[in-house]
Amino acid sequence: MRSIDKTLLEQMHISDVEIERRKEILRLSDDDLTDLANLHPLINRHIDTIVEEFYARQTEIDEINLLIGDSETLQRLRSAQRQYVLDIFAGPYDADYVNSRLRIGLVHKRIGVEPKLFLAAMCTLKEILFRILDENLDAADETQRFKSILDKLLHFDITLVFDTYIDTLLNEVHIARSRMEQYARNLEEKTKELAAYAEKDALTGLYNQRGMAAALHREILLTERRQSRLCVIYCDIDDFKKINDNYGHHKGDEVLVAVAGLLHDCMRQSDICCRAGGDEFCCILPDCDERGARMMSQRVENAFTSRYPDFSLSTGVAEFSGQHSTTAGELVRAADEMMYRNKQQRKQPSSLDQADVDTAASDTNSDTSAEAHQSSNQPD
Ligand SMILES: Nc1nc2c(ncn2[C@@H]2O[C@H](COP(=O)(O)OP(=O)(O)OP(=O)(O)O)[C@@H](O)[C@H]2O)c(=O)[nH]1
Repeated sequence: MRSIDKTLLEQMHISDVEIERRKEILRLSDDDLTDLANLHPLINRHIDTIVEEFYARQTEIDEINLLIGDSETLQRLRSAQRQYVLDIFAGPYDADYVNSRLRIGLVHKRIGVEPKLFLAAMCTLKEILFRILDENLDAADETQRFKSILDKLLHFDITLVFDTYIDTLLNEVHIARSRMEQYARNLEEKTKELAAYAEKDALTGLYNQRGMAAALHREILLTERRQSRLCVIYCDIDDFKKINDNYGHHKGDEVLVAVAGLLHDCMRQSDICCRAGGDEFCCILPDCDERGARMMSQRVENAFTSRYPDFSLSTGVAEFSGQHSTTAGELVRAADEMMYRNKQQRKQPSSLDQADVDTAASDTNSDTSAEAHQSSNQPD
């Protein structure tokens, strides 16, 4: 059940037993309260004076004036106060009475009446009521007894008002804490998301160089520990620049995304596919030897050519046996160099037009060895 559907009494768990207990600890007996209710006609006769004097004194306080704000509110407050004073001398002092006192606490908290102002107001009211009793009751000891009962009842009311005050404050703290916890959870999720983004390539969704370096480092350590084998396949689309130049950058992007898809389709689920940069891709194959990796790389080359019959893709493989230590950079470099040699073979004159041969030749002359091929897309 939502708290909005409960009475204040229910929200505050104040039962009839609790009400009686509160009277008992204040030593407020049923007889006392019955006697107090007998003063109702007297108070009723003086109610206008009481309310008038009460607000005359209240409005001498700047903070109170600021809270009241305007004459209509003052009028409403006068009539509420009138009812309250009459209730004090009416009884029965039961659940309804308590619920009204709790509501007063809630309203005071809502409009921002500080406890010190509320207590001062109760003091003022008590002084006025005591004076009325002094002026209208004859026997001094009887007057004293009524004052004592009234004093206890006002304390009874004050504790109820403060209970709602405190409960409302606790609820506010609870809500603020829940919001803060939710905010912290969102922040944590966002941080995780950002960390994941930082390792992913935006175009293909594969690991980027940073993700690749971290993943490969992890796999190298695992391979050393298990004394197993690990392979890296390096892939580079042949003459990718021409795809961009001839068909547009958009087509180039489409091919890159397609390569990511077919790498994903060709590899095992445990293999890790990465975009090393530009048109270069790298797959990390845990628990795989060179023979297996060569088969996989052939499968990738075939899949690419059957998807794009006019284009080709070169691959190179490097194996780490787990016997001696290596680094992510060394392993990727070895696979890249192997890929480069394969690409050079593929680019033999028979498969290229003469203009390309000339370009390739001049490129090769200036940088003839496969070892000299240094990709900038490699982890250290
Ligand atoms: N469409 C597209 N092109 C890119 C992207 N990143 C890099 N490139 C282009 O990829 C091309 C790579 O060219 P090169 O490094 O000469 O490679 P290549 O043309 O494949 O030549 P070889 O590797 O020798 O076969 C360059 O033209 C880059 O501008 C990208 O995200 N999208």
